Amino acid sequence: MTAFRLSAQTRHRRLERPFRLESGAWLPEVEVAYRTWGRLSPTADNAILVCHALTGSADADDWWAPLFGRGRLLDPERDFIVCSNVLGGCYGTTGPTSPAPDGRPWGRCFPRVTIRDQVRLQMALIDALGIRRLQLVIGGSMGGLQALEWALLDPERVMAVAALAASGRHSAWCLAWSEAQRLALAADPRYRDGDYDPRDPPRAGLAAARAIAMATYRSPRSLEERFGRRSGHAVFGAASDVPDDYAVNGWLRHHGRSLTERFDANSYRILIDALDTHDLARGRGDYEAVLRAIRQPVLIGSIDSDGLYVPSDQWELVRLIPNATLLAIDSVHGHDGFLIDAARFHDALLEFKSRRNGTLHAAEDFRSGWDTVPRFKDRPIPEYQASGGPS
Ligand SMILES: CC(=O)SCCNC(=O)CCNC(=O)[C@H](O)C(C)(C)COP(=O)(O)OP(=O)(O)OC[C@H]1O[C@@H](n2cnc3c(N)ncnc32)[C@H](O)[C@@H]1OP(=O)(O)O
Ligand SMILES: N[C@@H](CCO)C(=O)O
Repeated sequence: MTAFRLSAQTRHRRLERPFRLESGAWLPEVEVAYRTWGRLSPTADNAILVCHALTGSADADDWWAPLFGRGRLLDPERDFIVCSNVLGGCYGTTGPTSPAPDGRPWGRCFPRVTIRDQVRLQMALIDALGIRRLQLVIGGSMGGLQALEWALLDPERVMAVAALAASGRHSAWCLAWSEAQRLALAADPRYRDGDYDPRDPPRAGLAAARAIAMATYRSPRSLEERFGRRSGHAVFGAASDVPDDYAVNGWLRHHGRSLTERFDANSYRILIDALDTHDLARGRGDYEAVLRAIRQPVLIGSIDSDGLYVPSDQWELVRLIPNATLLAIDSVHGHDGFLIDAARFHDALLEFKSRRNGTLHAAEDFRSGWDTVPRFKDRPIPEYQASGGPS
């Protein structure tokens, strides 16, 4: 049986009522695993919600360490920071590995969830914690999709949103990569459409799905610079005369194997399906009109080499959301740049947050803060409507 690790600081809260999903299905019992940093102010208005990505966890101070600390974006001395494990995942919040009403794990019977369902569960947690205002909801990748949903689902409570490496709806390109991963899972005979023995899970299928995903999370240049055509043995120092033992293959296999040690295949499938449901306009009307209705200040983070949530996804958001600002970084790391190059987003994110708090910054300071961040220097965006951001 795969062991899913939870950090010692993780706390748990059980919903008092059954939870209704967008599909109409009900989860009779729901538990949320979450972490907090700092203290909620007496006026309950200093909270920041961090939303994690696909295989992430509530340990935001681990995977986003460069954003945490005194004087930083996520400052436990000033802010009350919350991060919860996502609905459908396998790190403590209810998902396929949790007990169903019959006491056995839900497994393949766990109902499909949407990004909106995940956010509505986060909203229940934020209610339960007594938070009146969220100064900022921030996330990258799947967390970025959730952050954007927050802007629409709880406009009274959310003061500002930062979405990195995300989009307003899952593109055909993203849908295609999800399907490739589902096919990889399904090709493992152990998978049995999700009805597998938890003691003998479909490791090969999950590893193959992760390998496909990992290639989309990086960029051609990043893999070229790191591995080129070198052999795995050359990278690890030993001589190799096997011509096709490429280092990049070993790296992909490593990431596939690593995921099978920390993730459940049904959860993976549920979360990929949830990604594919992402469409800010679903059930709300015309896509452009829905984005134009977002009122909060929104920071849209973009990575020039992101081959999954491609930069044009973010340009579209900036073009349509009235109070949006683009924060674009040059990074070799592709989509995973929101993790590997998080530090490069930091100063502009801090600036954005500080402006919202109204505590800082003469105009010159504001400008110099932005100037340290590389933007789309050579690619002006038509109809760019950032308010108060770079122009
Ligand atoms: C926020 C979230 O939502 S997700 C949470 C964080 N994300 C993850 O944990 C996902 C899995 N991890 C990753 O994708 C990456 O490790 C990141 C994004 C966290 C960091 O990226 P990088 O620093 O570029 O790490 P990289 O992709 O090189 O992976 C390093 C691993 O590959 C291994 N590796 C590197 N080259 C090779 C090779 N040729 N053959 C085999 N293994 C290799 C290293 O030994 C190392 O192993 P370890 O992680 O077990 O220590
Ligand atoms: N590599 C990260 C980002 C994916 O969007 C993860 O596995 O969650």
